[in-house]
Amino acid sequence: MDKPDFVIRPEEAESAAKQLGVSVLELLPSLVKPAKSYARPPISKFNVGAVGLGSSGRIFLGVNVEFPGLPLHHSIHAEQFLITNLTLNGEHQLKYVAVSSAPCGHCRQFFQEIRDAPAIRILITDPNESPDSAADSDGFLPLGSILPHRFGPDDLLEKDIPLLLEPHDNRLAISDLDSENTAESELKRTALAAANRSYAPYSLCPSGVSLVDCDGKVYRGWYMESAAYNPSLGPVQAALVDYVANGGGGGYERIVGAVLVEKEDAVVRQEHTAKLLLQTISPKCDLKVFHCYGA
Ligand SMILES: O=c1ccn([C@H]2C[C@H](O)[C@@H](CO)O2)c(=O)[nH]1
Ligand SMILES: [Zn+2]
Repeated sequence: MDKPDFVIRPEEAESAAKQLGVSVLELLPSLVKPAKSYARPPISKFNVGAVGLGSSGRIFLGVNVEFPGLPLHHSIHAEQFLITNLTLNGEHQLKYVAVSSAPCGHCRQFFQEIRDAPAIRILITDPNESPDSAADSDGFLPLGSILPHRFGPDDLLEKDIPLLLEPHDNRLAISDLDSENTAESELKRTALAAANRSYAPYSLCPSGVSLVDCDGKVYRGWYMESAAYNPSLGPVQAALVDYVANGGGGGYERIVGAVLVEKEDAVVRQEHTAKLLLQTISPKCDLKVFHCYGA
């Protein structure tokens, strides 16, 4: 793999598995090492790769991303990258994950936002991991066995609220956006569309970000919350997942413009953190903030 491919189509997955004489499930751990090579951990130098199989048959990659000059909590874990990659690509369910090292508590918690999370099956490829009696013969263990007594959406939400990977529309709008036609309005529309897919059932403060690089290519991401609050992932981080996955491997200084859309009266606001993160990784990037309202 020379050009990183963070989403593998079912046909490609099947043909790669056939070539190696393995099943698609057995292909997952073989993709962990190449995934690791796309990680961006300049602080820890500890590369993490996570490879997930969705119910559509597509395979998704995730890597860890660290940002020098900022507190560590801005980092993106490989598992969070993977989940963001799933949601950006409209995947509705995650079935299996192979990951290079044991998922930390924060990631085990973040997985809880997916419907039936305890049934997601995890394979830890680290050779230093000792075999687990909860594992099936294929080596995968249920997430529920490594996070028992979970705290999650069930503790805070009604049962019929769509969870992280489930389709939903926040029905947000910005006045007069339909009639606007400038270079910036495309970025605004993209950020609004992202905010409409944001998963913020706990604070009800959805937000979305669009980024544009020096070639005019646009990226987007949306805010995703965790029932446990702290593992939530900000909209700039989510858009950076799109950039790392689809930006051709370039540096962040190539990001020259950004738009954040959030509610004016939001109790949870992204503006200041978004500014801080973008200014640190791409000092020349211009961030504009627009407020939306519920339709
Ligand atoms: O579950 C985990 C644990 C750690 N890391 C990353 C975060 C940081 O970049 C580096 C060191 O903790 O490894 C992950 O990606 N997933
Ligand atoms: Zn983690």
